[in-house]
Amino acid sequence: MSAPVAPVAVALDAPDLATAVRWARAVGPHVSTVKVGLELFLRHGHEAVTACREASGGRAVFLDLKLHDIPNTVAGAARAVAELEPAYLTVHASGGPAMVAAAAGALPRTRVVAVTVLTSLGEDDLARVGLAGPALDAAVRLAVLSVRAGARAIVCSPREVAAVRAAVPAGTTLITPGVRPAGAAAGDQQRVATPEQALADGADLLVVGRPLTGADDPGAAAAALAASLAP
Ligand SMILES: O=c1ccn([C@@H]2O[C@H](COP(=O)(O)O)[C@@H](O)[C@H]2O)c(=O)[nH]1
Repeated sequence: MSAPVAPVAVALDAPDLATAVRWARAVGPHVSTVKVGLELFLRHGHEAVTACREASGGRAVFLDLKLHDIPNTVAGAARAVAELEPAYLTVHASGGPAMVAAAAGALPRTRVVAVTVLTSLGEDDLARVGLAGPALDAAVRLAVLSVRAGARAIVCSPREVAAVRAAVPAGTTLITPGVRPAGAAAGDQQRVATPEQALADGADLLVVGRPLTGADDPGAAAAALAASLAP
């Protein structure tokens, strides 16, 4: 029987490409997706995507650039990464429906993912930046607006995923960072839950970074996570 592959995007937040490639090679057999974020992309550009995809054995690439600008600029940025054919590209939902629509229009072959409320923010932080109401309300509101504008996937915390699931059309991919296996350090994440809870509440894809990449053996850690989540 083949080893289970978990619905997990491993955040390859490495300071250099060699480390990211080593992680991608180790976790690739056990997860569906590898995530290239700002740190890696700003240092290594398009090569970060092609190298990590190849090292992972051709897994889906989640390009987490969290674009946030006027619609024309975001459309241009999306076109600039189109040749990489990422499975997912993130934009900030708070950029507004026109901005989300511009990204979706520019990248028809990619799932444009709207990031609702960063999982590192607690309720106090939200009040401080003037976002009224609980994170849950804001996440649902931003998710609905974004899907109407053309986003085919949503990032929210696992604490909000059940409410977002109930509010968006079937077929919308729900992605949750802020996932921490029991006992793992939360670090800078505030709105967290376990992988089991996130999946039970309706997440399609879990984003997990440091609990895997910070392990002595990221490959073994990813295999253990995949085994623990296998039906
Ligand atoms: O709300 C968000 C959106 C994106 N992220 C990204 O996910 C990973 C999480 O990494 P961990 O090491 O598991 O904390 C990271 O790349 C973030 O940029 C997020 O955490 N929250």
